[in-house]
Amino acid sequence: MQSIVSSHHLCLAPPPPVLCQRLLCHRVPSIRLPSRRSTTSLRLFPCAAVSRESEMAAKEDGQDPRIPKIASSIRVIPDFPKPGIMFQDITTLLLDTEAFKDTIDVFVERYKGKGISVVAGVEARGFIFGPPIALAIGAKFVPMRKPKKLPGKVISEEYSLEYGTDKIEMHVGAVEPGERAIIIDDLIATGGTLAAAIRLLERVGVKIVECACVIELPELKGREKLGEAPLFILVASDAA
Ligand SMILES: O=P(O)(O)OC[C@H]1O[C@H](OP(=O)(O)OP(=O)(O)O)[C@H](O)[C@@H]1O
Ligand SMILES: Nc1ncnc2[nH]cnc12
Repeated sequence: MQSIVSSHHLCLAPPPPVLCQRLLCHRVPSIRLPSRRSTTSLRLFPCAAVSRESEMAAKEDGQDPRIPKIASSIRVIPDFPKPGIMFQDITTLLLDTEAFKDTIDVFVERYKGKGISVVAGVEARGFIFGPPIALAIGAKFVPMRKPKKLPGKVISEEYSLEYGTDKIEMHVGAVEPGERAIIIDDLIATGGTLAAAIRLLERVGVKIVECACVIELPELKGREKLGEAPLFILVASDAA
């Protein structure tokens, strides 16, 4: 059984059999959610359901009860891809059909009917969450790709990562000036990737309505790099 550790002591269940990270849920920062942590990247955990009590606690706090389940479906792999990095692995979320659907639904409910014509997804993991959201809200999906992947004429922006540097590119003509976009990725760490995506779209006159990620690592203060673009996240993790 998973446990939720709440500052309101709404639910204190026995600790799970694996080490836990602390996850802080969006909109109710006082609730801390443990998630899975593994010492090997080869072992895939099945996604356990959150306990009934945990779901009730989330409801009493006015929080979307889907969020704790989404949080608990994310695995953390220490020291990947290099020592010191606590890697937030969303592949376990993808194995959990309910958590995956709920993740997409939460975003769709937020953005449907908001006049958004562009969903920009950042390679690679933004390509998992972006397309179903784009289809559901009736927007086009624009891939923001790693260098030398797009065959047409591109514009590009460089950025730095929590573990290295990189560049993203977008096809010229994929978007029109005046269009309204959301930018989707799985995670914001230092914010360098999303900041580069914002710069790319703004260079061609697109309005960034919001950036949306499943996970934020708040300790890395990535949202401070986003300028005036708002950030919407489902889960905040202090395992940076
Ligand atoms: O906020 P930042 O510090 O910029 O980091 C966040 C980015 O890092 C990860 O992608 P990564 O560059 O590892 O590429 P991948 O999805 O291709 O593995 C993640 O999916 C985000 O895109
Ligand atoms: N800690 C982390 N986990 C997963 N993806 C990341 N991208 C940058 N930092 C990351």
